[in-house]
Amino acid sequence: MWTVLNHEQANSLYQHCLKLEWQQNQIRIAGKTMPVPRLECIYGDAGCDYLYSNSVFLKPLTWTDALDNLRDRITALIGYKFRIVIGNQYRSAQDSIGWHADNEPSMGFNPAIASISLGCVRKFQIKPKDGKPTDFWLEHGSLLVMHPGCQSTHLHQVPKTNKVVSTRINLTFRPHTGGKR
Ligand SMILES: O=C(O)CCC(=O)C(=O)O
Ligand SMILES: [Fe+2]
Repeated sequence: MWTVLNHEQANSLYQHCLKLEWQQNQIRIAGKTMPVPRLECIYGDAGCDYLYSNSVFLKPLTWTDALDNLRDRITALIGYKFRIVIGNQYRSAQDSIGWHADNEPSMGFNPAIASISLGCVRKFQIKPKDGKPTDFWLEHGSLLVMHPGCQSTHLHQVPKTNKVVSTRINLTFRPHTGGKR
């Protein structure tokens, strides 16, 4: 994990991201429908629809200039190419994402995922499927890269917290087997 945006760049990207088209999606788990515990948005190349947990369908909106430029910048830094970005907005300490791997077939085999964090610092945990978690504190303007293979061996989460927190926005840049580019 490293800082790729200076404070000013991170602030202006955060302000941009607050204005994205955030949605409150519903997820079906064990036959029950409930609100996803965070807001989500998706931008990407045409045709790169995304379905996760067999229940949440995300249809990408056209890239904003800021998100498209950030995609190019990350690719220049780490070499991986991306076709979609999924935004998560954690409004409060109760917003979270549970243990999971990002292994939807639409991303192809062994995806590389690049994750930019903005706003309030939250704890991100990663663990081998049968091992102990390692904690990372994802700071404003930081980039975390999950390299190919990570999603088949490890799980990750952003747990709910008892700390007082304000809004955090996370952007995960992902590959996709459909669409153009
Ligand atoms: O918010 C984060 O740092 C992680 C988000 C995540 O794991 C996901 O969107 O799949
Ligand atoms: Fe994830």
